[in-house]
Amino acid sequence: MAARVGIIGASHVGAHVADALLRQGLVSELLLCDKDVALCRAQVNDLLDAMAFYPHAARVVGVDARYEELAGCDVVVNAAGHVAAAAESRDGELHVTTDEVRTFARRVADAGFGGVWVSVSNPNDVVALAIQRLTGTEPGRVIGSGTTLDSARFRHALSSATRLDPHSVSALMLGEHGLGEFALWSHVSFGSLAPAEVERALGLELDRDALEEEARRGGYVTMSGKRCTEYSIASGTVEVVRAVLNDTKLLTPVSTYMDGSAYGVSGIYESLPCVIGAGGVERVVVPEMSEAEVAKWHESSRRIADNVRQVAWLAALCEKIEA
Ligand SMILES: NC(=O)c1ccc[n+]([C@@H]2O[C@H](COP(=O)([O-])OP(=O)(O)OC[C@H]3O[C@@H](n4cnc5c(N)ncnc54)[C@H](O)[C@@H]3O)[C@@H](O)[C@H]2O)c1
Repeated sequence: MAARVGIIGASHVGAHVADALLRQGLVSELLLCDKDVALCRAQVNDLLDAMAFYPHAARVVGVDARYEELAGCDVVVNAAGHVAAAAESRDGELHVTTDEVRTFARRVADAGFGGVWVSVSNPNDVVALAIQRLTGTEPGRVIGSGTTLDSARFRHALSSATRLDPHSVSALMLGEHGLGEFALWSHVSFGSLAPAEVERALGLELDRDALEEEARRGGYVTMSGKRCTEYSIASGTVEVVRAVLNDTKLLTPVSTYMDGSAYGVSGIYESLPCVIGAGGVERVVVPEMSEAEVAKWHESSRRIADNVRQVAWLAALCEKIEA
């Protein structure tokens, strides 16, 4: 195990990703990068103080804003942003996070980075697209964390409603990582059983619209109390990073480049179930959606495309967008 991971943005999300990677013993070297040099150094020191409690000792280095030093990493996680601007909506960070990406993406790529980007910053689909367009990286090697987390939130909502272990709930949120996301109710199952069977057995009726909304708004519930989200997103991100480092072929929804095969959408990033391995997104699985779900998918795609068009320099770098 000699995995090197770089993290850009060492605040709530970046630091929790770092901690989760070390706690799971997934890395031998971790490079933390933040333009707030004092914060970067403080996070490095705190993690090194914790090293005796992690399963393996790892090298943790602060590289401040020397982005070129990330070139030798297997994975670079982008958690750079300004979360306060996303308090009302993830779109609040649209110009901030895309501008920040311009300060480092090419520098990392030009220094020879040949690994996989996992981008967490919001609006997630737009930022992942920006990294891909700026660096010219093969699209599968730029992954947006997308609706991995929202799907976990949906499982949380379904688990609370049924009192079943979230591990027995299989449920996906797809589309935009934002208010356009939607629940793929046609594919929800509980231990391989259909919702109707579980409703009958447990003597309850699931309020489908309310549960979908709970998953969609879950992030804002957390944000309203602590002004950030960190444990859940770090857990979801590390699941994706682990799939890349260990080539696990994890099937989970992430934001990936649309090439027209998903109901005609192309030229943007959006979340669908993907197989993730050493090559990043190695396969996209387009689910058979109901008519209503396809309509939500297109609505979601239009929202992402509208955001992309608001960032003029990014729109100019894009191929034709069909949404
Ligand atoms: N995808 C998701 O599900 C999800 C969940 C939670 C947070 N987020 C997003 O992740 C990002 C980080 O969240 P946070 O709570 O840690 O935010 P934060 O505002 O607390 O921290 C962002 C950090 O990024 C640093 N930064 C900004 N631009 C930089 C640059 N060019 N180079 C180096 N460092 C830079 C800042 O100095 C700051 O320390 C935000 O965009 C947030 O919206 C996404």
